[in-house]
Amino acid sequence: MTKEKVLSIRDLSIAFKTSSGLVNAVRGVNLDLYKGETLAIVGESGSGKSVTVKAIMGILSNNGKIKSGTIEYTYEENGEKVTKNLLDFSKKEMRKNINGKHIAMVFQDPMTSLDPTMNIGNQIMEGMRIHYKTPKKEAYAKAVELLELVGITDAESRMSNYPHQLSGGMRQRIVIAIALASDPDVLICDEPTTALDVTIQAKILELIQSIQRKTGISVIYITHDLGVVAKVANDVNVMYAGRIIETGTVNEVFYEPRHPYTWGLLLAMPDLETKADKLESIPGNPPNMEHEVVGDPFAPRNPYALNIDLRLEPPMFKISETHYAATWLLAEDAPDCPLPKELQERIERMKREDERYVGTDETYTFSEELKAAL
Ligand SMILES: Nc1ncnc2c1ncn2[C@@H]1O[C@H](COP(=O)(O)OP(=O)(O)OP(=O)(O)O)[C@@H](O)[C@H]1O
Repeated sequence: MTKEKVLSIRDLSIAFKTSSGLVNAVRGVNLDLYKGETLAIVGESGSGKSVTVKAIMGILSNNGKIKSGTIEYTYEENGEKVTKNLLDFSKKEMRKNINGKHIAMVFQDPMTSLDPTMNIGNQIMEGMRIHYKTPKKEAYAKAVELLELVGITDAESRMSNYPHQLSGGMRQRIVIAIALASDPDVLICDEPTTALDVTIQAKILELIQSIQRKTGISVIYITHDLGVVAKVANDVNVMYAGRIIETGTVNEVFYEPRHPYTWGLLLAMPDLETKADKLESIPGNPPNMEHEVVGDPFAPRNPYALNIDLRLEPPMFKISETHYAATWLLAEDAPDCPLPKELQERIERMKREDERYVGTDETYTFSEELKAAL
């Protein structure tokens, strides 16, 4: 079956003008999102994840400038399938025709995206009324349905609640319901789970996945936690210093990682046998993007760096049709560099754990509570 491409980003570069110079936040990013699939963008703080998706939404701050690239989006307009470069739209056109309606975003902190002065029902209905002029009665019924879809019990009585009357987990569900209200075909989740505790995180992820199965929506997940990605993504893109430095299917990135930065992220991920206090985050800090990049920006933190890394930034080396990584370790004449032993053991553990999932509900098992809610 051929996959249907929904979003295709090519050579996207974005810089910000600041009082101390130009910040090259995104450098030559390529991404493809397919219908019904989930694409993850993973990387430490400041790697350019949010700036990339803000460019998709047309909400870059005014000091931001697109230096190069295209963001082609394929969608239905007046019953016809069209492909347009979103970067050709003005901010106003994006707000009117694309944002919320076709591409919706769920932000990190539910409190900042909810209006404390408006009740939940009106907040969910607002998008339907603005984008589709849905009659009030119909919008109301759909809002109740959406509340049920996101697992809010007693949906009808919740419609008149205000955000402060709800728990953190419920607020996050409301934000998702608002995002889904206008039937978008792309949902962007910018670390939707960080403000929540681990059990709620798992539930929200289950929820988005189940909605995805029902609606065929495509999802972009932004996170610094590779663990989150394992359960939900089809494709994983690892970002560092404004560039995608490894991309592949979830199995390729988890079981055959080739970039030492991805190795570091995998080792920093808690698993059943690694106690959280024993986890090591990658030593050092990401580079200051105000400085011009010379060589591989990861080199100063990379114990496997080669001499060439100090001079030349590596290109993307092809590993398979779907798997690429930007590290000189993949060059033909590079010295052999096997996976660190600790990581190898961890990958073996992950594979064994994964086998236990075979035969269960696709990739993830639903909690009883969620099953009851759906
Ligand atoms: N308006 C702005 N002005 C100047 N620099 C900016 C602006 N917005 C973002 N940046 C810079 O762009 C780079 C990428 O930021 P971005 O927010 O995309 O990172 P991120 O990977 O999403 O991090 P986080 O996980 O913390 O959200 C950072 O160096 C950041 O300081």
